[in-house]
Amino acid sequence: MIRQGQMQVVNQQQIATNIFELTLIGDLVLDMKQPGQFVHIRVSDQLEPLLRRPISISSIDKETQEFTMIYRADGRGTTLLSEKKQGDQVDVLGPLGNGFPVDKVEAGQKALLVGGGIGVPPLYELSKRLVERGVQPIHVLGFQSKDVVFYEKQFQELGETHIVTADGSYGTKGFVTNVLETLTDDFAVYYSCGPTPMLAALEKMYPEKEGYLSFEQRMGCGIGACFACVCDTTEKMDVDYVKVCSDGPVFPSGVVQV
Ligand SMILES: Cc1cc2nc3c(=O)[nH]c(=O)nc-3n(C[C@H](O)[C@H](O)[C@H](O)COP(=O)(O)OP(=O)(O)OC[C@H]3O[C@@H](n4cnc5c(N)ncnc54)[C@H](O)[C@@H]3O)c2cc1C
Ligand code: FES
Repeated sequence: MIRQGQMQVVNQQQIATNIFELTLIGDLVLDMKQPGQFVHIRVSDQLEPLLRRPISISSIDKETQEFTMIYRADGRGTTLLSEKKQGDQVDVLGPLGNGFPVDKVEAGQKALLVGGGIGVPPLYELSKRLVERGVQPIHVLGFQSKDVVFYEKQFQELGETHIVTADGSYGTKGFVTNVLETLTDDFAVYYSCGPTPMLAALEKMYPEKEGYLSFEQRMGCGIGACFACVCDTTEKMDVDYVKVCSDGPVFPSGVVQV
């Protein structure tokens, strides 16, 4: 069920350059189901900025009714969000969208998880859920540079983890594909979230594999009413377009034009 409600800031901390980890508490957490779902956040009590900002759910704790997001404070909205302090209220709409299906891979099998930049956060809850099911995750995480790398240790605790930086300041130099070329493809399913060119490269690299891709399209309403997030589909779909907010943000590989 989608709900709108006030949630309280439990903790906010900077974990890398301009990257913040924000934990909120409230009973809306009880409705969060799939990894890869997102929330739509009002970053200010003022009229401006009017539009909410979509941020992925990075981890969920139903017992404490807390969830965590990781975001880059880049533009006006996310910078305002980064100024929230412990005890502040945040207006949250969610959980939104359809996330990653974890039941596509069986216990004992491997799953490949590929993230790029601010596409990495939803993969953390996904990886935790896969490990709970007895699946072996392999993480390949790409960042611009060493100063914006986050959650390396947390992912390592869950499974094999490769870090890539575009400038070579940490881990392997280049793009996630540079690491993927060196790995065997004995995984059952791949899951990915990040920039569209990265998603396109994965589809090209693994045409025969089952894959699930999460798209970070610009959004307005977040609930399927405004058409701001529409993407064209391929001939594999019997509709011409999908709305990323309500039909996605996760789609099987090959159905959205990349
Ligand atoms: C489903 C989904 C999940 C996301 N998860 C995360 C996450 O976990 N962590 C994170 O850091 N970012 C995430 N993003 C991207 C994040 O929403 C944008 O970076 C953010 O909205 C930018 O807002 P701003 O105020 O900083 O920038 P501004 O430039 O001030 O934003 C102006 C407008 O553009 C939109 N916008 C700008 N950049 C993006 C973008 N890349 N994607 C979508 N809308 C954009 C904003 O929503 C706003 O309406 C996600 C986006 C989507 C669609
Ligand atoms: S953001 Fe309004 S329809 Fe998707």
